[in-house]
Amino acid sequence: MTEIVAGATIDTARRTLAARLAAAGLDSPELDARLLVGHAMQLDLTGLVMHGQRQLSQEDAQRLDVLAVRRLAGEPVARILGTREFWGLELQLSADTLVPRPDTETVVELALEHLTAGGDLKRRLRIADLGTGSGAILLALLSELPRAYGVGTDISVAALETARDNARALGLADRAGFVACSFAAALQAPFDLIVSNPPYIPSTDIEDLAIEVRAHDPRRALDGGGDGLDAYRALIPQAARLLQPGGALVVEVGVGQSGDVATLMTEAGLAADSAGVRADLGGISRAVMALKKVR
Ligand SMILES: C[S@@+](CC[C@H](N)C(=O)[O-])C[C@H]1O[C@@H](n2cnc3c(N)ncnc32)[C@H](O)[C@@H]1O
Repeated sequence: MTEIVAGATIDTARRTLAARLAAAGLDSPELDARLLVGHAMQLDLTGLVMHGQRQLSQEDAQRLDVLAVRRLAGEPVARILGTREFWGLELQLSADTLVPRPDTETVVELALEHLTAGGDLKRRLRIADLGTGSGAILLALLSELPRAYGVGTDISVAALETARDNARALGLADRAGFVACSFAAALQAPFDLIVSNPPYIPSTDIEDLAIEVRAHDPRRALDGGGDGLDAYRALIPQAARLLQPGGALVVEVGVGQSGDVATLMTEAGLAADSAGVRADLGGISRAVMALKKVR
């Protein structure tokens, strides 16, 4: 049976949907099916197990079928659910925000390790997140740094609305501000830490990305210009001016970009070395850090 029908149990609906998603060649059919059935039935993963024998009503089956059709058309589960977990925080998404990726947690890790090594965790730090999107990196850092204040910038006013909502929902709004501008253009020094996951896909590569990305993430969250490095050329000199001596810039980079980005950092007068490059779980150099020199 490949149809999700009224009267089927939750367990059967989940297996049926997983089989449909697998037949369509999707990467994680079991997990996607659990999340979509849970969303349709308003149950978390534990609830799904506990109520596995509950039968679907006509409305339940129709609702789930609509979600299945969206997923089969290439819409990511996070977009369908409207939320994504990042650094253990549940973030709301909108059409104007990138879906935060697990790889981006590498930026958070590297920044926190730098602050920990400097004994800075309890200091009143000033942080900026350039191209904040849903607020993912900034809010993850503020959740770990109880005395830190942060500002997130974005060129998308709509994305900033979502970031603001996320800050409120997570109880971090009193330590987070959001500003519409191009990277750090409207910010004033000094900052102890500047982070960014800017758009870094070369323009001509975007059409080759998976449909989940090219059709559903906002183009301005992806497009890094001809060689993918346009955003770094803009934001690195800005960050170099705004950091206080000893302050750190930590950015996410795409595959093969860490060397070029480290060079841009050095050219902007920052101290970048190989110790400041961190790989993600897939072994790809994903986060690059440079420090403002202490004169
Ligand atoms: C790759 S997304 C990262 C979003 C979020 N920081 C994350 O890691 O999930 C890049 C973000 O940069 C924003 N952006 C693009 N160009 C920008 C610019 N010139 N100034 C500020 N933000 C920009 C996009 O709107 C998008 O939200």
